Amino acid sequence: MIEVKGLRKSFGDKTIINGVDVELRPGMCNLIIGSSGSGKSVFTKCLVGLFQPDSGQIFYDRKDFTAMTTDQKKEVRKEIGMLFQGSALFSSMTVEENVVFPLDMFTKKSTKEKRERVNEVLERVNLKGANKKFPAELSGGMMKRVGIARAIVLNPKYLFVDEPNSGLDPQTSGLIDHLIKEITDEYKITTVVVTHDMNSVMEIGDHIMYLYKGEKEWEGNNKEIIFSKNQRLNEFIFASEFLRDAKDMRMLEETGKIANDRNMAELTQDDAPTLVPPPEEEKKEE
Ligand SMILES: Nc1ncnc2c1ncn2[C@@H]1O[C@H](COP(=O)(O)OP(=O)(O)OP(=O)(O)O)[C@@H](O)[C@H]1O
Repeated sequence: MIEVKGLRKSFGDKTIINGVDVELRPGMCNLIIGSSGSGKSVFTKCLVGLFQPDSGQIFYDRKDFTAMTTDQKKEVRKEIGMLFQGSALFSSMTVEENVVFPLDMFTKKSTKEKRERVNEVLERVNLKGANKKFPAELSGGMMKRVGIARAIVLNPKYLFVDEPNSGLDPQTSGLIDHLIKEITDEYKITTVVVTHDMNSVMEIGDHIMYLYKGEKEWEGNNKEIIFSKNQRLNEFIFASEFLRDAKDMRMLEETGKIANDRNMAELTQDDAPTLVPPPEEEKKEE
């Protein structure tokens, strides 16, 4: 488990993270969401030690990361896999060389053991046989998968992924989301994903924290999020027309007016206005 207490981070006189407390659930996909500039990346970078917070504590399995020496932090970092924006693959290295890199850095495995491990993770991300390709020869989705393979090659306890879907089409985004979820479940990793992609939120959001101007505004899961009464969160999530429709459908299902098979025939014209409140009415209830 990763536990964050009173985390603060400023740059100059600008406060970016303003006292965040949160527990990131073990063995689950924890999503950090929020609009651009809300502090998602800064928060995550504090968690992995790329930024030094001004105050607050970060506990990895109850051990205070913020109070650790550099060497102790290195030990924790060995247990963290990271995939930051743009995949960050070394363009002059083959897929295999990219993936073996953490093994070279952090282990004393033999060449044979390393090759076996690289093949194992490449197979896990459905890139069997892509060992000798260079990043320039890969599609965006394949590059992400290489990034994921590299992030899990050391069998991490924690996995941090920043905007896994940036630059990908919706279908490929879905595949990457599923891969992240499968890997999280299979290896019981505590995964932290930074995203503004609402499809990802709905698909893999076991636990979600919504950041607003550097503060935790809401937390919950993907079942709860579309029924939240938090106005700021609603403005953020229902910017997507699709989700507004999905919420209306769920409300109709819950009242039993339409079956789960989405048999719209059961919905009569008269039912619709009472079952689907217009957005203005919802706002008044806040
Ligand atoms: N190294 C830095 N020095 C100064 N300011 C920074 C630094 N890194 C981030 N910031 C500022 O912190 C604020 C939050 O940035 P951050 O990248 O965390 O936002 P975000 O929520 O991840 O946004 P996006 O979704 O656009 O990636 C921004 O105003 C940004 O300019």
